[in-house]
Amino acid sequence: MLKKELQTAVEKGEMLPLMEEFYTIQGEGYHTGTAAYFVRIGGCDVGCHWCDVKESWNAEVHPPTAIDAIVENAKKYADTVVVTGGEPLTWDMGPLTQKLKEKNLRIHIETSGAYPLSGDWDWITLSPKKNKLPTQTVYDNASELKVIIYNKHDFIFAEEQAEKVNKNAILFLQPEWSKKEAMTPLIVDYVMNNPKWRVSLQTHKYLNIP
Ligand SMILES: C[S@@+](CC[C@H](N)C(=O)[O-])C[C@H]1O[C@@H](n2cnc3c(N)ncnc32)[C@H](O)[C@@H]1O
Ligand SMILES: Nc1nc2[nH]cc(C(=O)O)c2c(=O)[nH]1
Ligand code: SF4
Ligand SMILES: [Mg+2]
Repeated sequence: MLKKELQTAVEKGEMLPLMEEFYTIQGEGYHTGTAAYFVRIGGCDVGCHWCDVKESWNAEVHPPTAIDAIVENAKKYADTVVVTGGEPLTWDMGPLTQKLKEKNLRIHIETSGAYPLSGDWDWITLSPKKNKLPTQTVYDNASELKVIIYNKHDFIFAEEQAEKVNKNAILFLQPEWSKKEAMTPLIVDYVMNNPKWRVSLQTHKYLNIP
């Protein structure tokens, strides 16, 4: 395909800059411990300094991939697909989610919510970031809110975000990986004092799996 045709297909969400796909165990949040096929889409301009996949940020280095190819791979594995990134809502997720639904797959998204919601999802994990706050559509539709705790101020940010998200969203606090020794005990105390919150850990990192 010509460069311009590829660009148009990506703009329509018919091709996506694919960084990697892998079958693993969901490590975080409500669905921790369950098998899922992960699809990591490149491109993110949110710029979290502690991001654990900075290689995903530049969409240019991740080849535009036809969504049919992504769907064909995904359906060979579990019945659940987790779309992550990068920031997947950078792109139009409508066509990909429609094709995954046609194969009767359950579809989850991991998002910062920095862009308006596109696509039709069975589960939306919202992990809001201070540098680029979520759009209203994502607050309104999030299934869980997962706030990363890097320092003490992040507990205040977490409460502010809990005020904005819909009332059915399940609330999680997750330690930032490099600060986990200092922050995990604070999270444990916080959850015991404020039991509307739950603890989420990056369990895949303890299990040494992707
Ligand atoms: C890499 S992001 C990709 C999806 C989307 N851009 C987002 O931030 O939600 C996937 C999840 O990992 C979390 N995460 C990224 N780096 C982390 C770190 N160093 N420690 C803990 N969680 C981290 C994010 O907050 C998000 O919940
Ligand atoms: N096992 C595993 N679980 C995850 N949950 C969210 C992840 C992500 O990077 O979006 C992730 C990931 O990268 N691996
Ligand atoms: S929004 Fe997600 S992918 Fe983007 S920098 Fe932050 S953690 Fe990384
Ligand atoms: Mg990850």
